[in-house]
Amino acid sequence: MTKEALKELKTDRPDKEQRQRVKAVWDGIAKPVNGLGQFEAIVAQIGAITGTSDIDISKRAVIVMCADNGIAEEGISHFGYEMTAIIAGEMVKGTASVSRMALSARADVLPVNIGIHQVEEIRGMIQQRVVCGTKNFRFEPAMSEEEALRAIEIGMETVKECKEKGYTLLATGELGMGNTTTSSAMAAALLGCSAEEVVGIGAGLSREGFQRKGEVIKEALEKYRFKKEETLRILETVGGLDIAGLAGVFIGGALYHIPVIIDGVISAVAALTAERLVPGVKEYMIPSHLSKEPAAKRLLEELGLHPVLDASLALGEGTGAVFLFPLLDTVLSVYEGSSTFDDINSSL
Ligand SMILES: O=C(O)c1ccc[n+]([C@@H]2O[C@H](COP(=O)([O-])O)[C@@H](O)[C@H]2O)c1
Ligand SMILES: Cc1cc2nc[nH]c2cc1C
Repeated sequence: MTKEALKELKTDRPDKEQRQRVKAVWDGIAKPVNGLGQFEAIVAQIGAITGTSDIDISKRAVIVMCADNGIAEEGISHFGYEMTAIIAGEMVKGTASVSRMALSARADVLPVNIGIHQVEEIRGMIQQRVVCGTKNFRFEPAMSEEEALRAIEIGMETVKECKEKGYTLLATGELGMGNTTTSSAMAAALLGCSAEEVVGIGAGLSREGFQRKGEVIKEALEKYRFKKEETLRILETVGGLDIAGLAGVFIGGALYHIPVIIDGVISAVAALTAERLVPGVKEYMIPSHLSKEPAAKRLLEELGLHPVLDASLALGEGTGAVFLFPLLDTVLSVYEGSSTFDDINSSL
């Protein structure tokens, strides 16, 4: 995909009439108006996106974009490249955290190798590798523009395939050592804030590691001197293939009318990237939780989205987003089977 083609992409607005229809169903149910709060609005949003008030989220999946980051060579992560390949292997075996959660939530896991460092193929993954990990942004941009655009396109294509297979609800997830550094650096650049305001401990860091991580981000912001609106340049310079792929998933959600649930900080930065690249895409996003990483709150606020869970999650892989599936199932059992005020009145 070219930069020009990306700029040309347009999204429709979700269907207002269907949103009203879902709201009318909620208001007819014998319960306090808006008693299920934000969950009622999410169901109405799903109706507006999918174009029906008969909500069916039984076929759902979490798309997990897996990639390595050259910046991991700078001691900003407690773990190295090998851990990305190991956990990706667990994901296909069904023993990673997200796999267990998805099994319990009756969701499919679609792990995409969009840029794992290990050359040897991990069987069972969707093979879409752009390169074997990005470059170290301390010295040079992480990716070329072409690589970033290709990763975005892979995300969009993955959603298109999901649409063809009948999925009606998707969640985002990712895996890749060092990706809380790429995400924090991108968040600082996109939001125009300092490294100190966005840096967190990621998958666990010593005091020295945390300090080093802050310095690496600060140094990059000084080196590359981004303007907030240079979205693609920020993505290719300090971002990652996982973030680019997820930005493509959010854009795909809007193009193919599938709601996409946002997971943690990496997904949140991808969500803001997508909205800046293709304005309007955020109407198709559903926030799930507030990651423990400090950048997450700022990113979701910038998008105007309010997460429903605040449980200090910091796992990644899409786990926080998968938590929403069973919650929505519970909410839908109320939507579908509750007594209405009409039922009650007619039995009086
Ligand atoms: O989703 C989050 O908010 C989140 C917060 C902390 C850590 N992670 C996961 O941990 C890995 C990145 O941690 P790090 O310290 O290597 O940057 C990556 O595989 C993420 O899935 C994810
Ligand atoms: C073990 C481990 C599992 C993960 N899952 C997502 N990110 C991760 C990082 C680590 C270190």
